[in-house]
Formats: sequence, structure tokens, C-alpha cells
Amino acid sequence: MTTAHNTAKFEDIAKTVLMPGDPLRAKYIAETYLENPVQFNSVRNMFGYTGSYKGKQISVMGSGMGMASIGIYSYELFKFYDVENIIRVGSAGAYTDELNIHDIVLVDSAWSESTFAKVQAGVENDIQLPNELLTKKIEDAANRIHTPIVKGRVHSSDVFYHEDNVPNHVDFYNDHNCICTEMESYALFHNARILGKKAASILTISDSLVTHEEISAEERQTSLNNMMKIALEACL
Ligand SMILES: O=P(O)(O)O[C@H]1O[C@H](CO)[C@@H](O)[C@H]1O
Ligand SMILES: O=c1cc[nH]c(=O)[nH]1
Repeated sequence: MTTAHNTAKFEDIAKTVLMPGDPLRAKYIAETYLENPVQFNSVRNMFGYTGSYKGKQISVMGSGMGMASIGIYSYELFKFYDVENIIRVGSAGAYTDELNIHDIVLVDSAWSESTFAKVQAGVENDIQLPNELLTKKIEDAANRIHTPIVKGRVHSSDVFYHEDNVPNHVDFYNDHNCICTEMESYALFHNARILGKKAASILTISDSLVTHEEISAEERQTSLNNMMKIALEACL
């Protein structure tokens, strides 16, 4: 089975896939943590690899940025490659000064004003939920390796740069209880639900919309090691 966006054969991809937005972060995870990683995709440079972690076959593949992009890649993995679990390992911007740079958020719900779910399947809910079991496995893994996490709701936005005349982080925090923002979890959770699969998201705070601190582009590729270890341990 190949698709317009993925040249992997059906058997090349493991049942669990870790998905960072950045394909270079996928390459970093494969080269740093997986034994014998084999690359299965390079179409559009959306790198994907399969290897083993502590004896378990795991794949890692970039999703690209935004719901349109993860919508395509996650749908193909679930539907055409029969992937069972996708764990997003992303970066996020903090909406509250209670979150610091490098804090790790385990997503317990994703709120969005996006029309993704409506256009995709006529679903009007503005909240999508991760799979409970997979999310619990991530929480248990974090506890096992003594890495603190914060559970909370993410704002999955279609837009990274906003003008001043629209709702901002204060409104999303106060009106919708969103503690941070990224651009993919809502679509990932929706795709998993309609296809009967499992998805979860774990995010590292890369910048703050409150304090305006941020980490560099290079650090976004490589410095999210604690989150990656939690996600890998959750696969065991
Ligand atoms: O670091 P990733 O996983 O790409 O996630 C976040 O970073 C990108 C924006 O810089 C968006 O994709 C957002 O969701
Ligand atoms: O502010 C941010 C940081 C990471 N990702 C986003 O989508 N927004």
C-alpha cells in the first residue's frame, strides 16, 4: 500500500507511531532512540522511520504543521496502514504564567474553533478527546521515569500569527479553559475517533504568550528529550 504522500509498504509501519510536527524531529528521535531505524518515507521530506525501542517495534513520522497536514498523514496511517495508536509529540505555547518553558503537558482535551471535524465528517463538537487508555499509559510512563507532567486542555488553532482584533490567549484561557496552544491535536483526535483508533498528545512548552520567552528553532528539533522518553516508554 502506498499513498500520494507515503511510499511505505503496509508492513513497513509499526502499530504505534510517534508524530512530531517537524520531520527533522522524527529523524532525531529515530537516530537517537530507536535501534536499527529504517526510513520508510521521504515524500515531501515528511520523514518516517521504524525501529525498535527496548525490543518493541515503533514508528516515528512527521505530521507537518496544522490540522490540514496532520489530517492527511494520520488518516492514511490509521486507514491504509492499519496503525492502532498515534501519539503526537509536539511543542506548544503557554497561555498561563503557571506553565514554564520546557514544562510537559499531557493533553486531556483539545478545544478548537476549526471546521476540520465538521468538514471531514459533519461533526460540530468544538472539543475532541484523546483516547483514555493511551493517555493513561503516557501518565503512568511519566510517573515511572519520575518526569513531572501537567494535564490540561490545549487550544488547537488553525492560525499561528494573529492580528489584534481577534480573541487572544487571555480569552482562550478564560472562556475555554485552554492552558496552551498548538495546531494539530483536535484533528488527530477526531480522525482517531471516526476511524476507531487511539490517539493522544504530549506537548513541551516551547514559548509563552504571557512572558514572551521562547526556545530556538534548533532546540525545538532536539531539546524535547524528556517528552520523547515518556512517549517511548508509554509504548512498552
Ligand atoms: O512542534 P510541532 O509539533 O510542530 O507543534 C507546534 O509547532 C508548530 C508551530 O511552530 C505547529 O505545528 C504547532 O502545533
Ligand atoms: O505559540 C505556539 C507555540 C508552539 N506552537 C504553536 O502553535 N503556538
